[in-house]
Amino acid sequence: MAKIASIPVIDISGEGDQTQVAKDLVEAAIEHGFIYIKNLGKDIPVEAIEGAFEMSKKLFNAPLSEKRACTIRHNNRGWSAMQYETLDPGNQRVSHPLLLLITVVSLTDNPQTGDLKEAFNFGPFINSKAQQPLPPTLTGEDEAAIGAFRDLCEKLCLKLTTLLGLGLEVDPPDFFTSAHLTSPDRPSGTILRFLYYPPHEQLPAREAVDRAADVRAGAHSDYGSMTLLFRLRGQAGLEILGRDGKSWSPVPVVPPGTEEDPGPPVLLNIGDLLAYWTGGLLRSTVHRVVFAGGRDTEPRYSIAFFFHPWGGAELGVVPSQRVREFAERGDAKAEGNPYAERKVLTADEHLQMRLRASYAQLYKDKA
Ligand SMILES: O=C(O)CCC(=O)C(=O)O
Ligand SMILES: [Fe+2]
Repeated sequence: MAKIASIPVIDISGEGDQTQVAKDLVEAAIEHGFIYIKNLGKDIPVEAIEGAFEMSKKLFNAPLSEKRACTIRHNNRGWSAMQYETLDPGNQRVSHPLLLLITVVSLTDNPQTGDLKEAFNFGPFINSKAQQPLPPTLTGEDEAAIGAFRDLCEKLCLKLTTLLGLGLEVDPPDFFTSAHLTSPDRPSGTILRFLYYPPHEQLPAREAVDRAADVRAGAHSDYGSMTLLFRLRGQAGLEILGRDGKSWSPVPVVPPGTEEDPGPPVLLNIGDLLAYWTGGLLRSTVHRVVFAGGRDTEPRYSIAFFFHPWGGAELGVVPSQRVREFAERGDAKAEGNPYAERKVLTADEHLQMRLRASYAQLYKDKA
């Protein structure tokens, strides 16, 4: 059996001087790229998380026609149907020989098995109103609750960017935080995403699953600065790739020492943009969601909050002694760390590049 991931648990709920917490957070971000944020209900009340999961179940249970009317667009908002997204296009197998044949003949479909999941992406809300179509099954009250949850996630991420800036001694220390402040003329790619992974038995025959070969979400790193991930007790499946680039380790929902907490810790992971900003010092760790065993007979729900800076933010290396020393040692370049050497992109350019790679159908007309 694979060894479970040894990811540190960090409590950010304390008052007063946060210097030590900030340093611990940075060390964890360097070493693992994944960190459990002990959730004592202070930054995000446990009821708000439970409420968000209720909204998610309601949304995915809505009639197909309602979800279809909200199909994801180039603005990355809306509903992504089963297999519409393929997070690891280079490796996800062709699902069925017949499908391959049809694909080759028609030359239109995406030949890979897409992720065996549905997703719904929420962009910004203005005065508790989503700026995108939502399934009518969701009431105005539901909509406001989702918007409020998104705000809580954003606030927690701003706190985390501030701690990372402090821990890395970036000059000025609020560099990351300021890059994430948005306004109507400084929009960002930030997305709140509900995810639904149907149980094995409910997959349509065409998507007949080979549990050993197919994944619920393909191997990927996240596109933004950082991601918050909310999961439900008993719903395993997330795995992270080790530094060897080969071994996968499961990431428990409830790590040792948090069993008695009011809710599971919030899982934080570093995304591509913080890796670029630090020349690969902070780790944007590859992860995936697999069929984990006996429990796959139940649906799995998770909620991700992908935090992005405003679109024009440049991803050049930040002024920080720690980052400079890391770059001068040259280890990252020597190891082929993809974040250590590249031309400077903006956050928007990077996002567009990643979306094109994951949504073959959506972008096929715009190749
Ligand atoms: O559902 C999960 O546990 C992880 C999802 C994920 O990695 C993603 O959507 O980027
Ligand atoms: Fe992810």
